[in-house]
Amino acid sequence: MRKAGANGAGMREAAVAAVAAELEDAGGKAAGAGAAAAAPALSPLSETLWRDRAGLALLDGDVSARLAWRDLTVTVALGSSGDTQAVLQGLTGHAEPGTITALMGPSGSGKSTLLDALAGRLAANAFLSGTVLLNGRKANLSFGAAAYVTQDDTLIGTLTVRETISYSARLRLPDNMPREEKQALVEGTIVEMGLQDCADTVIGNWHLRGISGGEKRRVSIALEILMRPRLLFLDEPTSGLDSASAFFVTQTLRGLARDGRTVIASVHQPSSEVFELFDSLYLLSGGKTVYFGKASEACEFFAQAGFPCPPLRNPSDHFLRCVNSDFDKVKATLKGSMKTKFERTDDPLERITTSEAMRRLISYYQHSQYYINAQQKVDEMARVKGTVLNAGGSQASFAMQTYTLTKRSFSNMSRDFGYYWLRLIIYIVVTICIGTIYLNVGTGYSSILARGACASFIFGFVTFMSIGGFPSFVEDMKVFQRERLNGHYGVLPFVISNTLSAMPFLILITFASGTLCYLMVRLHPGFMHYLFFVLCLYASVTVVESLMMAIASMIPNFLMGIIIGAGIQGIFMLVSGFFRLPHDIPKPFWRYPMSYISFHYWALQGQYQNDLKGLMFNNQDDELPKIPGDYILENVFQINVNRSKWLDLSVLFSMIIIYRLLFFIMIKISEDVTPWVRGYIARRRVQNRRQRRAELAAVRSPSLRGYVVDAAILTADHP
Ligand SMILES: Nc1ncnc2c1ncn2[C@@H]1O[C@H](COP(=O)(O)OP(=O)(O)OP(=O)(O)O)[C@@H](O)[C@H]1O
Repeated sequence: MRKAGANGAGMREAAVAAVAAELEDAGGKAAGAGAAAAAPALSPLSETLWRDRAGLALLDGDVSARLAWRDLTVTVALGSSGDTQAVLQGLTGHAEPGTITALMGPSGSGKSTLLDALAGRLAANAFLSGTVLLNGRKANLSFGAAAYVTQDDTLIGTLTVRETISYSARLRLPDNMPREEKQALVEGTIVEMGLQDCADTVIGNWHLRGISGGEKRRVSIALEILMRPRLLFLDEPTSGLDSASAFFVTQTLRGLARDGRTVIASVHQPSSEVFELFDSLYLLSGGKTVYFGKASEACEFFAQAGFPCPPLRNPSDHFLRCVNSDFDKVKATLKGSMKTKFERTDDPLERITTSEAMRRLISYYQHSQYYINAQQKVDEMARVKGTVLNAGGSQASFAMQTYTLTKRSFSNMSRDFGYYWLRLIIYIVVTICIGTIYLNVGTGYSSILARGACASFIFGFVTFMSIGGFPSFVEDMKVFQRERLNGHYGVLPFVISNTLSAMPFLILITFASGTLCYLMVRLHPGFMHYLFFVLCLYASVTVVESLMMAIASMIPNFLMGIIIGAGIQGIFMLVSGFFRLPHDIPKPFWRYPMSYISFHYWALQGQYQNDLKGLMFNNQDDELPKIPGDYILENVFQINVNRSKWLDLSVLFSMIIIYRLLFFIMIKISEDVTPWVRGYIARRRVQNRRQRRAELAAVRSPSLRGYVVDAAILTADHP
């Protein structure tokens, strides 16, 4: 592969050949029933790339992931009442290398919660008890130790499939890995996921038609298998796909599993063909185990429990039919409305309710050999202490992550029409409107107020329009959150790259519209005055962008974010010194500190000075002496002329840094502090609720006892 890397085509062919050999190998293993499970060796491609290149050469022995969980219980705190709900109750099971385990169950049965509990991604209000062991040791899977493919395909719509995977490779593979090898790994992954035909097609967004839903799913999986993780979690990888795409995706997952990986996927309603591809089945209902064992033996289990799968019925449909208590409600509704008659059949499910069937199946499982086998296997897995697999996440340096993210973000911004290009057009249009309204404003008496109003509109409303970028920021944040949770890169490279990639566009927008405005309105002549004006506009727009990014990191809902952003800017505008003169703004709160926090205030103060200082204005009457700009600044606009306008500009630039720092801090807070606080509040509420209940019980019990004693006395007195 190293030799083939010399030219692109040869490299791709080499990658294709390597993967083909790998898949052939996997196919061969799959052919021998259970052979892969017994011998979960890595294929040559994965072995070399994962072990040597992912910096794991020091690991000795088996690098496969054996996951076991015992008595896993998850309780969630509901709302502010302190009520709790047991979402998972005492689950025990295991997943082994070389196998694919399907988590199945009706909607709300706890599949995603089990997946999250195993992957260490539970919500802050969810409390876990029991043990999760990875290779016999307590698992620590947060931030990238295991790959997790979420239900939504949060991808960058403007990039092609190949670019998406290539950027991801550069973000995570070690810097010293030769470029050709990285590219070979990318091409190999494309082949492995069957994405060759759409490799150069864009993912697609609101204005770009892109790849299909099934292909998007496969791209999401490709991104996570790039680093050859030993453990792969997938939340509903086949949801929303047609049967052919679902079969393809599951077949690919089976191939990955046969390559020595441990694959666990929650699945909704698999077709019979898809179901046959699973090695193990974990069937849940109401958070309890209905069945855990080989998928191929599930039919036998159901038959033994008294619920045989009727001929011509898809086994997975039958299992789900037996454990979905919603069928009781549906039947009751249909019977009530006389819309249907239920004929007598041999199907036991027609004779008893589904809730009863569920109860019997759960009880049968708990006394079955399947349960005993699972317990024994978990005990055995807990005894064998294997390799510590916590080497997930990025192997790339900080500089490489920052560079790659900047490049990727810049490509996205330049290709997405809605990100900056649309804004550039709107800015130019609005600037032409301003330019024509204040055209050649001059130095007449009326132009004093016109200049003030023009500056106020530019630094108030024009900068406000930057809020339009918020939906794009929210999309960026979604991609960041997915990648961050999987440990693809750090927070700082993201913040820096976001700042750097936006810079050329903001310079273009503000300099183009600023120049147009300056020339049309004929603001104070002179290059330094022009430079100050456009720099001030650039700084103000960048501050708004930074503010909106900080909001997007906390509030990822674009409607709410826009409302909050607009509210904050409205307040800042109000204290900028135009709508109410600085000395007249009420001192407590509005002047100190609000007007000083408002970037509009600094921008206006600077621009007023930049525009008026040094000019002479006509008086009301032409015979009266001209009015110097300095006098107007001090007496009309209440500006401190002794403060340099450059100081105002430097405050604005400092604000950019402060808001970017705020953006970084907010991400860190929402990552580390918010879950902790939410968890703490949820725990306190649950504790308070329990305490209240205990107190109530203590108050009630004596009266009850008293009632019993009184009744006994009465009976004795009156036999
Ligand atoms: N953090 C949480 N807070 C409150 N309730 C939760 C939380 N997590 C899960 N639940 C509840 O637990 C139950 C199981 O949810 P889960 O998402 O695991 O089910 P599921 O089987 O994956 O469902 P679906 O197939 O519809 O995605 C649901 O009733 C859900 O509302």
